[in-house]
Amino acid sequence: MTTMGEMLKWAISRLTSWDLSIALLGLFIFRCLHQRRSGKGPMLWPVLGILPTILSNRSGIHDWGTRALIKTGGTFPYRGMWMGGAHGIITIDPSIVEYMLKTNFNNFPKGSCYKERFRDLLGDGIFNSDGESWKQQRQLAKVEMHSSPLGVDPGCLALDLPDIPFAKAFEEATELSLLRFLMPPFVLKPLTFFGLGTERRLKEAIEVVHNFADKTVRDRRNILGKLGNINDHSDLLSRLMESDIKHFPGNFLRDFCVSFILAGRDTTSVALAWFFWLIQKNPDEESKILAEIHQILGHSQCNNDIRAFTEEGLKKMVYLQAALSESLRLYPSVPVEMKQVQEDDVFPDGTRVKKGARIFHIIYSMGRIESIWGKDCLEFKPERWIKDGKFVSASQFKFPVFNAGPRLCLGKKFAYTQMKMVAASVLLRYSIKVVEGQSVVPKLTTTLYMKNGLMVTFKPRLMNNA
Ligand code: HEM
Repeated sequence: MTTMGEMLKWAISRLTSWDLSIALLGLFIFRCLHQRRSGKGPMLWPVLGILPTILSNRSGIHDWGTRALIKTGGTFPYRGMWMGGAHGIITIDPSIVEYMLKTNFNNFPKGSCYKERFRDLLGDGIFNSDGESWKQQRQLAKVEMHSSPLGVDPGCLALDLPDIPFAKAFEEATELSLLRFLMPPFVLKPLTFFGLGTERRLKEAIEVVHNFADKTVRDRRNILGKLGNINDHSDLLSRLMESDIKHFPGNFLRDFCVSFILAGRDTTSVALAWFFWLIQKNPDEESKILAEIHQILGHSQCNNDIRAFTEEGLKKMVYLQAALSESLRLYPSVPVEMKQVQEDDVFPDGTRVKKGARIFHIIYSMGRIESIWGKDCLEFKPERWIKDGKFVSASQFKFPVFNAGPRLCLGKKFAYTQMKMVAASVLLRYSIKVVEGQSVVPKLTTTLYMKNGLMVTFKPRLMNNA
């Protein structure tokens, strides 16, 4: 016999993210109706008016959002769900970004809202910490990452990653943690407490991720215990463990691993996917990149035996660096960032923000506005990054693709080296063709995955013709 409780539990466990989103939308409309009747707050009709637009733009929500932000002048306040208490501003204004990420950095931490939603997955890792804990982890990672003479291997955690169940679990865990932002606490808390619906799936995904990270730490610890050092591993985790194994409390190393996987794995692979797609759409740019690679390698070296490029050679690939930056401008691996206001504050444009407000800056949109990039902002033009034959980077605050200020991405240099190595190696050996008829659109999550992936064909090139 099935009890009412069991039936309810079963029904909730069948809920998908979309069901939840629709339920939340319903609550939002209900809240607007309620506010209208009581004569305060926003009217329902403007909200209803915008709904068909949002729904019809679901697949191109990033571009629709960009157009909306431009129309509002670049910064606008929002107020979230009933009882959720979310409020703040959404902005694409570089002066606000600079103020938050550098000028008044201490007043704009990641904040409790982010931490609560990501704590189950990230623990107290560098991505999910502020203040002293963040400072210490950053210092530690910085020392280890910059202590290698080559600067290519050491940023790598050298975790044996291509395990598909792990990759799927990791993607699902980040997506479902993000979904928590859409839920008001009175929906989220019971789901978490009883382990129902999306929260049940999140728990399962996190378990896979944590088991993987725990095993990695355990394996390294065993080697360290047996040999006294980890000679064969020049990766960051081994270096950390060798530096002071007793120093790290509780789940520190596991959280460290998970944060670094989040930081460095999909960001780079996603960036490369968009890069190859853009190159395919711009064959002239592909020819220029190839010409540069051939010129750097020289005729004699262009054969199948070339397995890796030297660090010197990679540094000389200015056009490739420009093309990767251009690709990241249009398709930033992290499309949106959020900060939470510590104390009431006023932005350089006069906008006032209250303690607890959440400020979103939309990196995706910032890469596509005329006021920063000019009339050709939607075109793929690597030349805009080159002056007198040299690569010239843009201001961190106009191009916060790697974040900016004291929390600038620690792996930026490493990521460029890695992306250049992969892109040059692949382009040199293969002509890539994107399979016709696919819909290539970004997914709505923390990392700018391609929603439907990217199908391509590889045709080997004749290597010795420069
Ligand atoms: C294309 C590749 C990459 C992009 C676009 C990128 C972008 C970013 C962004 C936007 C942040 C700020 C995130 C936040 O605070 O919420 C960040 C932080 C960070 N990134 Fe990267 N990243 C890339 C590759 C890497 C790689 C390869 C590594 C390590 C090997 C790495 C290590 C880190 C670390 C440790 C942080 C945290 C810094 C801190 O909070 O102090 N990143 N990155």
